[in-house]
Amino acid sequence: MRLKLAAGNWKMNGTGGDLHVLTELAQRHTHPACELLICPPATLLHRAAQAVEGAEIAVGGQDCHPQGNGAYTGDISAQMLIDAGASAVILGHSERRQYHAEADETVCAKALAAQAAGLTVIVCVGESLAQREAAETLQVIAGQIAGSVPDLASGNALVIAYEPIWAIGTGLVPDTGQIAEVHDFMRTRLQDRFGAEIGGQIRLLYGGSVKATNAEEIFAVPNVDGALVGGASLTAADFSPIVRALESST
Ligand SMILES: O=C[C@H](O)COP(=O)(O)O
Repeated sequence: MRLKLAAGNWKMNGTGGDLHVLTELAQRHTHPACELLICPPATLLHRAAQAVEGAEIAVGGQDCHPQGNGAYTGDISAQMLIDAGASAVILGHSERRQYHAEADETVCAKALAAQAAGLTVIVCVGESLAQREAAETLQVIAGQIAGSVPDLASGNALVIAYEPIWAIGTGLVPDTGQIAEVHDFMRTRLQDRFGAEIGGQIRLLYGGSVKATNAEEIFAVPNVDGALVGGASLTAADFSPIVRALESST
């Protein structure tokens, strides 16, 4: 059985005054089949990890460098994330791919480093609106999975988040048939590559304008094992109903 995962990506939002969101979430959610993860900005990681120590909520980074250390000004290694208290990292988010020109090869190198350090890796994939309109969605997803996901010994520490770029922060959401098509396709590709067992262990999240109002129907889609949530993860009032919807889907 795959554990469900509700992951919040705070992106470049949040300072020390927002840490109460984590403690509120930790108080509200302790479902055994549903993991909760918040990825705050790197400046908050250590304090976030301390704030949720002993609670059923994990913290993660939003990026890491492929190297363990060295002359890479401004970058953060996977080991540093672990040192700060992280247990997971988001890699290849479309905002990294777009604003930092991250190609699949870079994402793959980062994922390898993160895996070697012992982090759970959340690799993001997703098509642009132009690619969807040109009927290239599955081809784009196949290429990103092939190029960004490293070889695996186990599927438990890998998560893939399908985030159509046109749905991120826009309020637009694919219909459940479109989500099902991509998630089923990803499952098949992963099982073809890694075998039924490992490919079946990898959790598949949906991300892009997930809200309390649409969470239940998204979580009812087969092969959707949870969500990667941006804007609606910034407050407990917005994120809790999404987490509850995921808990109810187990
Ligand atoms: O990583 C999260 C996604 O980019 C989704 O963001 P959003 O929920 O604000 O649309």
